[in-house]
Amino acid sequence: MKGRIRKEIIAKRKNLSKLEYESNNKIIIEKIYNYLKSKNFKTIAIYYPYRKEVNVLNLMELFKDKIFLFPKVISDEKMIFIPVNDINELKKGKFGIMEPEGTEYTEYIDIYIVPGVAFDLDLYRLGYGGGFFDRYFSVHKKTQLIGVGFDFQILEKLPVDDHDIQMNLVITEKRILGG
Ligand SMILES: Nc1nc2c(c(=O)[nH]1)N(C=O)[C@@H](CNc1ccc(C(=O)N[C@@H](CCC(=O)O)C(=O)O)cc1)CN2
Ligand SMILES: Nc1ncnc2c1ncn2[C@@H]1O[C@H](COP(=O)(O)OP(=O)(O)OP(=O)(O)O)[C@@H](O)[C@H]1O
Repeated sequence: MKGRIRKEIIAKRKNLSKLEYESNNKIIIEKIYNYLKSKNFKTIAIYYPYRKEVNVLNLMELFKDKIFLFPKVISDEKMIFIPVNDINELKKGKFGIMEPEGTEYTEYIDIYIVPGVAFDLDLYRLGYGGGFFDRYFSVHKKTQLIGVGFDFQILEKLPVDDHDIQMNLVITEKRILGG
């Protein structure tokens, strides 16, 4: 079931025109910015867009005084976060995703911007099936998790397993869930 949903949504996302992709990205970045600008935080985890995920890299320009962290997959089961000052520091890693080098950030991360293949109205998330985020948050404090996706990635109800994590907020170009 999860597999079929993954395939369908990834295929749909692939079909987004460049124009739609770019204009929706812009709207989503603006919404994230508006939500975060009045918040007090020091550290924020983002990601390098993969397979037409929402591109959130511009947040680094909008929040110059914050510490940005990017995920790195270090084994079949484990993902860590590493601070990044400049996206030019990233190198192609596992799955062809751009990743940082360096050592794990071990202090609290205030906000996580979480990519997903799909989200549902109860704020559950479906990823690529690696279980990396689920496993990561089974041992790290879930501070503030903000899922991001295009509006067609929101389904009414996803099949949920015990280990699946919920977001605090999900932001699309059309809606904010959980706000
Ligand atoms: N941008 C971004 N970075 C991220 C994640 C993410 O969802 N998005 N992750 C969130 O977890 C981790 C990577 N997780 C991934 C899990 C599975 C596949 C994946 O596509 N697997 C393919 C096989 C690809 C290959 O081997 O070349 C597959 O299952 O078909 C990719 C990333 C860490 N970095
Ligand atoms: N907390 C956990 N502890 C152990 N195994 C886990 C945990 N969370 C997920 N897994 C395993 O990881 C695999 C993938 O899980 P699932 O399909 O829910 O991933 P996903 O949320 O789509 O992926 P991702 O988090 O990488 O984006 C499953 O085999 C699942 O049993």
